[in-house]
Amino acid sequence: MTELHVSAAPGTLYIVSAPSGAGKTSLVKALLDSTEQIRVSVSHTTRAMRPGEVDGVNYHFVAREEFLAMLEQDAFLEHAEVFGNLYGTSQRWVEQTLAAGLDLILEIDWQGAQQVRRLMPHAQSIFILPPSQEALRHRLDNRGQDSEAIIEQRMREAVSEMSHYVEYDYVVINDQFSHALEDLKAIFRARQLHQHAQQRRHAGLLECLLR
Ligand SMILES: Nc1ncnc2c1ncn2[C@@H]1O[C@H](COP(=O)(O)OP(=O)(O)OP(=O)(O)O)[C@@H](O)[C@H]1O
Ligand SMILES: Nc1nc2c(ncn2[C@@H]2O[C@H](COP(=O)(O)O)[C@@H](O)[C@H]2O)c(=O)[nH]1
Repeated sequence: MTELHVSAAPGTLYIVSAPSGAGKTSLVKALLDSTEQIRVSVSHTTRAMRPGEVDGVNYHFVAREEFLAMLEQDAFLEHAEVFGNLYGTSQRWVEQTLAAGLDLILEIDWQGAQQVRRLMPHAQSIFILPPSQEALRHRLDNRGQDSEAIIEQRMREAVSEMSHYVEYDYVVINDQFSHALEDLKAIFRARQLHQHAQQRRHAGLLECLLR
């Protein structure tokens, strides 16, 4: 983080949720490739590592006992059990990143989103929907990283997860990837412009226009 421009104003916290397989990780990765000032939180999880995943990059993979010990120590800003596994966001990482003036994305489920909204009401939340349940199923199949039983479980829970989209500030439909990415970029850009305008107002930088 030290090599980056560090602003005096705290960064904005974004929550991105979606049913498993809708494409949130792919979209967030593409968004991060296009900017330097946004970070994504690396959650702790008790889920087994998928082929190709790297500890500390995709997740901090921990045993259930370790996760529960961290929970006991209030290490998590939010946590939830999803598909039988525990997931949590490091409170310290969130505080440090925002304090450094960087924007931060939490890729978390609706339960975690509800907890974060209660604690940080200014967080901006985005729900990503697939164009159809059939498309969602295809994406989970084509990703080729989960067993048939796990895919079935994720599809069974997709509808109830998607019903929470109404709780979010923005909804993006990920049909054409490039269009969904443009929508996502527009949300971040609009928020950055809003923040810049506020900072300039507070610093009195726009007053000269009124003279
Ligand atoms: N618009 C799209 N059209 C077709 N395939 C897509 C699209 N967006 C993403 N995919 C593909 O769908 C699969 C699932 O995407 P991804 O892993 O990003 O989903 P996710 O929402 O992060 O799922 P999870 O919560 O399980 O990690 C990947 O193989 C990805 O390449
Ligand atoms: N509440 C939280 N949910 C999280 C977190 N990290 C990931 N997730 C959500 O879990 C499911 C499954 O993810 P997968 O990588 O195992 O496919 C998905 O909805 C994620 O958004 C977290 O820290 N807290």
